[in-house]
Amino acid sequence: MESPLQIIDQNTISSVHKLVTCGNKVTNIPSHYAYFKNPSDSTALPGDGIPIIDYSLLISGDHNQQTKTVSELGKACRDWGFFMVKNHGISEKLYEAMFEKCEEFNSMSDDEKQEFKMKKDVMDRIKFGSSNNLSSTRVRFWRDYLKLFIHPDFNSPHKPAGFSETLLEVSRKQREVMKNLLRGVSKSLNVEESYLYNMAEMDRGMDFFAANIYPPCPQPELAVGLSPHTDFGLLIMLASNGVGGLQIQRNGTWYSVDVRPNHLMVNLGDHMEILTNGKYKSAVHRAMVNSKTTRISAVTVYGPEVNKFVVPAPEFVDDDSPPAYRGMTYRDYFIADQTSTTKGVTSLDLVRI
Ligand SMILES: O=C(O)CCC(=O)C(=O)O
Ligand SMILES: [Fe+2]
Repeated sequence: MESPLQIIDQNTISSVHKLVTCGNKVTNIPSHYAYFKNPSDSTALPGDGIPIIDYSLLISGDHNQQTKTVSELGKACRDWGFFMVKNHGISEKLYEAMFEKCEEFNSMSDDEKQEFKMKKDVMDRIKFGSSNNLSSTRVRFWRDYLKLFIHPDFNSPHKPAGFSETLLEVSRKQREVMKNLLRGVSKSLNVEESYLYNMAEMDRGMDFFAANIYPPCPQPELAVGLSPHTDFGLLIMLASNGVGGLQIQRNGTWYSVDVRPNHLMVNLGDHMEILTNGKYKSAVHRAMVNSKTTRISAVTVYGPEVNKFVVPAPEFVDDDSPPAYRGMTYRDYFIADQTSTTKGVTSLDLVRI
């Protein structure tokens, strides 16, 4: 029998949340959410070899421990463009509070969320929406999102109560972790520890936050939360509500990222690849969905100051390694990434020489 959903006008569905809570039990996903033609394309190998960095050792006064951790960090950047971070000092309780607030936001009615929908363009400071799929497949993502610019100016919805305060606390703490990770990454590249942070003018850097909400999906092997992509920015930090779904690609093979209590997930972004002239690569990743539990990921993209014209840094350019990317301002790159209708897996194709 045809699912009741298939007879709902697809254009009236403004969020995946609304689709799954509309009163009819959904057993088949509407065809415009069917991403995988072959369900085995959604499988991945276990990610137990994914590197884990001990943040407490990275910032410790013990020189040997620190040097060893920097070298592990460098290896993770070279081999995976992705790593997990433990002992980062941000409490699990704070993350729990943040995910609770994200749930509360998500359960508000579409009418209540209406005021947060995109008004003008992708530079809107606060944007709530769904299915932002710009790839040529046009298949929709099984995901709703709330996207916010949180640095240098902090923007956040004024409801639900406490959302803003909780996010501000998380963002301040994570920014400190980001700075120390960038110091470590700089050292691993044999440049001065503040090199990347200063080069990208990150004191006034654009921190871009996204809460991705993936409701339970009746046919998870056919739908995708987010199709394979790389992220703009230098470092991307991700926390999840304890539900798995992130997969990382390495040498053409997909690996599932295990959920580990209070570990942050970090991937390198396109601007790390551009600045290092390809020495470190931006990691291709995707988000899978499941049939049981709502998954929420809280992602912060740390990028340069918006007007920064980003080119490969002189330290990574020489006769053997000529510039591999042309320059573009961070703002133009961000806008192209968020609006291009012809985007493939990565926006780096826009600037690759
Ligand atoms: O939800 C995830 O695990 C991935 C999210 C992501 O890749 C993104 O927001 O760019
Ligand atoms: Fe991403």
